[in-house]
Amino acid sequence: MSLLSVRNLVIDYAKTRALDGADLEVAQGETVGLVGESGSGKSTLGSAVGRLLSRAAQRTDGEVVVAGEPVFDLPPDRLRHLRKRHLGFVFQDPIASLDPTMRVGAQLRLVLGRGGDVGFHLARVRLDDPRVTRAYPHQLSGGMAQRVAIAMAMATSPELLVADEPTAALDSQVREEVSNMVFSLAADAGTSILWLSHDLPAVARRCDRVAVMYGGRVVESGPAREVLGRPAHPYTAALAGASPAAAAHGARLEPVPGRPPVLTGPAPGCAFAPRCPFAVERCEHERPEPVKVRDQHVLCHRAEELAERGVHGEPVVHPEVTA
Ligand SMILES: Nc1ncnc2c1ncn2[C@@H]1O[C@H](COP(=O)(O)OP(=O)(O)OP(=O)(O)O)[C@@H](O)[C@H]1O
Ligand code: NI
Repeated sequence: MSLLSVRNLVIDYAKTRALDGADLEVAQGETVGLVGESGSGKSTLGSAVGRLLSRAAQRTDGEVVVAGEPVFDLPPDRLRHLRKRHLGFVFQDPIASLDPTMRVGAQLRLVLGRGGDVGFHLARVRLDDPRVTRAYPHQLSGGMAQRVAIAMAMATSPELLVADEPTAALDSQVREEVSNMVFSLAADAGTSILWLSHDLPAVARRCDRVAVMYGGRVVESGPAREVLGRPAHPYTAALAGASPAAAAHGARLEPVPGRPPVLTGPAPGCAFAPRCPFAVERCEHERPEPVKVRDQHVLCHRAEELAERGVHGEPVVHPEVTA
């Protein structure tokens, strides 16, 4: 059974439809990268896991189940318990996620309870200087503040950590260090990770699986290396082609032409159709249902056909032929 199950989730912010029937599964102990262009719905999906959406958001349809609990139908005490014991969150801006009026040590103590060892948890994120314990959040660098936020999120060894671009605001050297820290703490605790990111090469390197979002839906998911190395959805192919790592390996740097949609209601067909080089008439007015291509789940009417000839149009060489 999945630790996290998101099924046909539809979230509206007044007139904007942020999620348009998103499906996502995260298994126990698994690390899943959630990628997609800005506005594709990553943060909305990540926040929905803990029902941490802004007040403007409304769940129009679908459900989120964490460890068997239907998140949107829980009474307040059960929801609090779920957030406190089973879930951890880290966000892009660590200073904003900490309480500006409380010293770091006091905040961590609040999470840990009476018996908790503040020093131990700070040492785990390599903040062993006692001055850090006494500091207020604004006295810390961005990297240090993010490590405090990580220590707090991981202090209860949650089953699932949702990380919404926690390294995006840090400089590149600190970024690597902080990412390493999150993945190794989670591996030690058996914590699953849902890692929201724009950084495809980093996701390919670190995550077991990847889910690609477009227009408020997960349009492709599966083993990270396979999805990004041999995409089955034309959007994934375009995105992977546009990533610098692909360029470094000799592929053409191909940004996706056109703009992503801003939906105001259900997309009548495939939201990617207007930008898709493979779109046929059906794609405009019929919503794609998930199909399985190899180990990948794909929302594309032509996925099976394209799998035969390759999304880029070149013939696919079958492994048994090359072996
Ligand atoms: N609080 C809000 N009020 C109104 N609209 C919102 C709100 N939050 C998000 N949206 C809209 O919902 C859609 C999905 O946004 P979301 O932040 O989930 O995307 P994202 O993939 O996380 O983007 P980014 O990569 O820029 O963080 C966008 O059209 C966005 O403008
Ligand atoms: Ni976001």
